[in-house]
Amino acid sequence: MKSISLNITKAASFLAEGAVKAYEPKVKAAQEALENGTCEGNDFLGWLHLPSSITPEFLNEIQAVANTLRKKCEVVVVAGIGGSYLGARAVIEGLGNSFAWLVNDKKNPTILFAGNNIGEDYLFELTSFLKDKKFGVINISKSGTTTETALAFRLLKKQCEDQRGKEEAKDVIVAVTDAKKGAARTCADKEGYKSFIIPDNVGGRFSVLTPVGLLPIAVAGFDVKQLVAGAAEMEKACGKDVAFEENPAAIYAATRQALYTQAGKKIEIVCNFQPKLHYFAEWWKQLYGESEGKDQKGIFPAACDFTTDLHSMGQWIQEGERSIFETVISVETPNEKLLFPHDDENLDGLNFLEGKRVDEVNKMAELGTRLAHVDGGVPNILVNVPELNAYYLGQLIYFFEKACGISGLLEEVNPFNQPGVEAYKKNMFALLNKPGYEAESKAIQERLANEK
Ligand SMILES: O=P(O)(O)OC[C@H]1O[C@H](O)[C@H](O)[C@@H](O)[C@@H]1O
Repeated sequence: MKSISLNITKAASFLAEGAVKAYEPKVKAAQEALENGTCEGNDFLGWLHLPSSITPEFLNEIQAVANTLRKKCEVVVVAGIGGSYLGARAVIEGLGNSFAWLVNDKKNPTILFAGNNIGEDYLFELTSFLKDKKFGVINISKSGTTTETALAFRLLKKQCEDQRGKEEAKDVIVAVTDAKKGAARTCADKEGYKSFIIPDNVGGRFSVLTPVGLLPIAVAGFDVKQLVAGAAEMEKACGKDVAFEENPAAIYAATRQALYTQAGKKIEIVCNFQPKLHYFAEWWKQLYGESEGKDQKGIFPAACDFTTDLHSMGQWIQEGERSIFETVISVETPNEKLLFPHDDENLDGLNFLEGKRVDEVNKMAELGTRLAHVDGGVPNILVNVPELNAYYLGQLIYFFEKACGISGLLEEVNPFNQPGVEAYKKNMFALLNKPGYEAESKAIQERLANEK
């Protein structure tokens, strides 16, 4: 089996010689702190050896519940936000047909997502679409109390029960939540829903390899065993005893921190040349944004889909402020083959591409872009993925998770908390006069009155 691989040559050239290697002792210390559980946030290290600890029996249990949903539902709505949403969507879109919801060949249920926004039109349109559908719901929330998810779930639960009857609804509503706490747990236990537990020591953004990601991915028809096998392989490849130079997570973490602290590169743009990876970058953004953006520090995680965004963001990247670097996720071989046809008239002048694969053009666009951006002062890290399948996506997930843990510790923050996310929630609850927020409601109303 091949492996994903990392190439930092076009980033190291922006750094003093030996700058990446100089991180070796710090990376070693970070690896040991993760392994020994001596770092800050050490109650959230359950992801570290998660892939190798997942048993075939557990995956069979996930698959069995997934099969029930697959059998009984034409549509499955996955309700969740942040870490309870992005991993599943990243993998499902990464592996699925780009037009999955239009193909409708009945082989797989259509997967839709909800609970990741509070758009009234979105929820109206979703519930309208579901009116004549046999649908099920996976309600995912670690805390079990997240407003966006709870709101969507209340609507979906009622609709599912109205359409299928309470008894049948029980078979097609599944909860993935805390073992004991939170409204989602209380509801699942009271209604008798099948449920899966999100381990206490796995934070949301590190939870894609728990039932949070595994169940929706299995429902969508993808191979969770391969996903976990790939992640387990990467767990070995990024292990603490692997030599620094050979350890992709160590090198990636060290390179980005060197670019940040020594070359003034404050923004990292993850780029793909395969639109299917759009949500993978969204998952990556949460992973790195919530882990590193704190204590007034942190590389800002951004993402672009190329070549699409070369026609909108390309100008900025080529010639804007030189505070960025790029990490390109490059897929070596596409899954499908499409050749350019001959055209007698050649009005578009594209006959020089006759007989070539579309991907040949894409690869030249990719190489041309990397060279142009490097020439323009943008360091470039390359992550090569042999092909887009569950195994390599599993590798990619673990690689980025492990590098994130190391990188956060190099930055000297707690990579495993996200205290800043609470600020908007507090204001929203105060503004909505949520019971228990009386003092905050009063204070925020006074503040708004003074601002008028
Ligand atoms: O799984 P939940 O408890 O519903 O949380 C969903 C998400 O929202 C929170 O506000 C956090 O910022 C995220 O880290 C989390 O993944």
